[in-house]
Amino acid sequence: MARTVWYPGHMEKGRRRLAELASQVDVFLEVRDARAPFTTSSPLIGELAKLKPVCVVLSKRDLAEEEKTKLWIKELSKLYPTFALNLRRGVPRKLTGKLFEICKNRPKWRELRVAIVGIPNVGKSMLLNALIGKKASKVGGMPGITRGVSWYRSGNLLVVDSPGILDPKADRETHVMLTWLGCSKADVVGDHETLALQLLEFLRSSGSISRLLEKFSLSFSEDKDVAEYLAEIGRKIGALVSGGDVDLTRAGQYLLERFATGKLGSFTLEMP
Ligand SMILES: Nc1nc2c(ncn2[C@@H]2O[C@H](COP(=O)(O)OP(=O)(O)OP(=O)(O)O)[C@@H](O)[C@H]2O)c(=O)[nH]1
Repeated sequence: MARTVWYPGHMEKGRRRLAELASQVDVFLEVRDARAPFTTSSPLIGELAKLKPVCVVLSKRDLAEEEKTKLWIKELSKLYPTFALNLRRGVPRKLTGKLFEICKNRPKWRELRVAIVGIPNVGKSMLLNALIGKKASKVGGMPGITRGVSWYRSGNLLVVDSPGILDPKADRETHVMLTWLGCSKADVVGDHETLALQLLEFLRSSGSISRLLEKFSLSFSEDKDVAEYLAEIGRKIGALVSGGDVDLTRAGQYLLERFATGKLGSFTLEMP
């Protein structure tokens, strides 16, 4: 789904619009990436939680390490009802059931109004589609309708989708991790080669680099520098420049794209 992103410079605007949304909905459904539920949390969720109940969906469960996902569910459930899902498989009835349960005091004469929030690329559109299903219709003429968002009605649900917001104050490390996950653009924090090297270094220090190297039929060795791995990956995929040297930009780009989309296996980047 094509969508505007409320980028850092528009944080104030984003904040105002979400506050406007809060007055129109019963519950916020926040989407985070199960591979990094802390780093991919919405920067405004603390503020929103003061206005309306929040329920969390950890998306991309299929791309995360299952044992760590269970720990995250346990931890986050202390704050908000939390579900970890592979959104490609849809959403379970118990998620909608939970939304109705936590909003049981809403006016009964109307539908349950849900706002989906989250940073870019975490799976908001997929969740929206899974929630409303094929029978949904786009709703126009909502009183006090918030600009830049679309409402969809399906049965007893009215769901609104909102643009992703990134935290302008987020540090470099956060942006780097968001890039690895495909939630931020590489050119915000560096070039593909550097970001790929940083990813390899991160995986080495967290002890999971071997699993990634195996995907390229490479083995881990203590005394090897990560730059050597990137070069080997470049050779394996045929990313070469004239003269036979490795095109490290292309190798980096390839690695980052495959990693973000889970094609190199399941990796969880942070613990609760
Ligand atoms: N494997 C897997 N991929 C998912 C899952 N959820 C979303 N994706 C993929 O992640 C990408 C982003 O999903 P979207 O639903 O477009 O994310 P979004 O938050 O709406 O993105 P923006 O519009 O940029 O804010 C798409 O390629 C989806 O197919 C999931 O649970 N598992």
